[in-house]
Amino acid sequence: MSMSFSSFSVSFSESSFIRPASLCQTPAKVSLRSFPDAVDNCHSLTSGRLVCYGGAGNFCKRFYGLRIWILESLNLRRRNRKYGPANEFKSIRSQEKDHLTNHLETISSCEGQVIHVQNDSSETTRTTPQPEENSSPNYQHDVPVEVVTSMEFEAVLQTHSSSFSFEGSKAPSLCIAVIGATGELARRKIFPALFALYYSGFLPENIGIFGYSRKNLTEEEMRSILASTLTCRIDHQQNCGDKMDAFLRRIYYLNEGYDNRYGMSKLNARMEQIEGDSEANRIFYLSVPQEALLDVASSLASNAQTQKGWNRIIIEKPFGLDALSSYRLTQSLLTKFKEKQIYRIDHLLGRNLIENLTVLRFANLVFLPLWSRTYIRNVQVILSEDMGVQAGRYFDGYGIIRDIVHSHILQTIALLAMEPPISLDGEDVRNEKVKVLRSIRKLEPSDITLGQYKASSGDKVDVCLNSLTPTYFAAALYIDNARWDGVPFLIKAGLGLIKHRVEIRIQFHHVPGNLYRKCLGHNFDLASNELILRDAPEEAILVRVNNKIPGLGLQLDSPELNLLYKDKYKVEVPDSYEHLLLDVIDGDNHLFMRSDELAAAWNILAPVLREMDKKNIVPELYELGGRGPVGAYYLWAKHGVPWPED
Ligand SMILES: NC(=O)C1=CN([C@@H]2O[C@H](COP(=O)(O)OP(=O)(O)OC[C@H]3O[C@@H](n4cnc5c(N)ncnc54)[C@H](OP(=O)(O)O)[C@@H]3O)[C@@H](O)[C@H]2O)C=CC1
Ligand SMILES: O=C1O[C@H](COP(=O)(O)O)[C@@H](O)[C@H](O)[C@H]1O
Repeated sequence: MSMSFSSFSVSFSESSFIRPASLCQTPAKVSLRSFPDAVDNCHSLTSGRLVCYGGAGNFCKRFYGLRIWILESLNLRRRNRKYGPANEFKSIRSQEKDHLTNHLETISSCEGQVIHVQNDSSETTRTTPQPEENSSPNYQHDVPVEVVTSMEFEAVLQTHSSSFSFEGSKAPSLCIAVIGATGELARRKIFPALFALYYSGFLPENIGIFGYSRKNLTEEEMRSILASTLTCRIDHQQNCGDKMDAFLRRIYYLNEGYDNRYGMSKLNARMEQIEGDSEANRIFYLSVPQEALLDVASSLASNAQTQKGWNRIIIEKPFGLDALSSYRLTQSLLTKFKEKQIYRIDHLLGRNLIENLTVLRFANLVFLPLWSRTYIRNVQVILSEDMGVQAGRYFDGYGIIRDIVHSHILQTIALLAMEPPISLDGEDVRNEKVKVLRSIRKLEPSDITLGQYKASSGDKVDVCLNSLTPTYFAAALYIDNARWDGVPFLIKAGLGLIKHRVEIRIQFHHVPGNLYRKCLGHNFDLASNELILRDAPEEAILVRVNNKIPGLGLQLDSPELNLLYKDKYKVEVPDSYEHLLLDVIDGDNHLFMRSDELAAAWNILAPVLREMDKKNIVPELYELGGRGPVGAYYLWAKHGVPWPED
């Protein structure tokens, strides 16, 4: 079969296609060149859909944000004196970052050697494939990443901190294109998040927001569809209607049929009209089905990137379906874009809890020295959705491992377990995360439990759900490095369970030779200290401590010290899409997986996915609204961990 860069998806039956499961048994590195295009580029979903890629058809307002914040503070003081309100400032902050990186280009030094660090404008077009990237046999080590170090940053601050201003120059325009604008995700999450950012002044006044898809709608029709999805948050009530109207007026719609190349040229022309002669930056949010991703990415790379500023693309999970398909997808993207242009979004990583995890670790002396196998007995990462959640069409083909475990859970573990990064810079953080991911032992099928929910009658409750799609996954992971040797990291991710609970539990060892052992009652196990970082049902930080019960005698219990966010902070927490979109605008990529992180995460899950495909493993059924498969309780017990109460 001859292949072009475009991609396609077809339904197929088991009998008419060979499932490519056997491919997964070969390490990606070795097998890449040995399979015919069709097999290389296609992958079956548990839904029976064949997806073919390529040839087949705030640590302080976030890590990087800190740097920008310092610059902002320096400039803000000057600008306020000169130009007035801070609002004006917000719209140009990403350009300031670009000025910073421009400066870095010329002054970076490394052990006395002058090196060239590419600036952000190098995020612009690269339409010609780079041979060295294409020929790399093991891209985990060869991904081109431009790193700006903290030393360099400090040098810049000292030398150039007074020179980033826009006196006399026009602020750059920003165009954001949502490709797949009529889709569920775009309507439900992306446009509302963009509006919330617009409301708060995080988008420049001259923003251009473009919806793009194949549906034949007029601009007015698109605006009225979006108008029905926009709401103002409780703290965004003032002038809400006016702001909404103004926002909707900044929305443009293009539908260019099935020829994305032509469509992207049209998009480019429309963007140029909005941008005028100012500097221009562009974000392309690819909210399209996975099988359309490469065609859209390729078309826009060649036809819609600006030469007058940076271009960034956001792609949605899942990022491939296993190590091999993900490798192929990444390689194709890297022939069109530089690594630093690509933002792989997983909105669950935009939660406050995730950002706070590293703040707690690195900004508190009470935790910092305890963060290792010496004091920590086990870690539990729990994401359970209750009965309100239906897997639905999107989830169907992917299942919980590809949807939630591969990115969200493994990224959470990486942030929790990484060594302190040398700075708050996105690349420094990613460098540490990838080390953790590469140190995690490959998961063995004996260390996992798979489940799928069912109605109490045993009937199917979700018509979209294939019988092999797991909606529940529990596992015990080990990180084979000096800090974490022997500490079990237990994962529990499931849908349709009794309780909505998203939390990280860090359980400490018993106090050696505890003098009060006898006063702690029967369950000595439950009396070890525990740190609980909770996102749902209510955001909170809890620390379980042993404490004397008031009264005569000496009896202890283990209550929780409780920082309940809703009591302490009277603010509405922004949606995670808002957080992450702002990160993309800022160029802060620490919460977005780099290609080498992506590959390392797939490697951990590869043996399990392979086994599931090869043996068509049927997940253990559990009752909708129940506690999940009993297998998970055995797994916890096997690794010596008491199960937290549901
Ligand atoms: N929905 C969700 O909750 C989540 C979704 N995702 C990911 O987000 C992406 C979008 O999901 P979702 O919104 O649910 O999908 P939908 O199927 O609802 O929407 C897809 C959108 O893409 C457009 N589209 C389809 N094919 C093409 C093409 N070849 N060229 C241009 N546009 C195209 C469609 O419009 P038209 O047919 O008119 O072209 C539609 O606007 C997917 O990659 C999914 O994996 C990730 C996490 C959660
Ligand atoms: O990405 C996903 O997230 C949702 C949960 O997100 P929320 O913002 O609605 O809490 C999850 O239900 C879905 O399966 C998954 O794809």
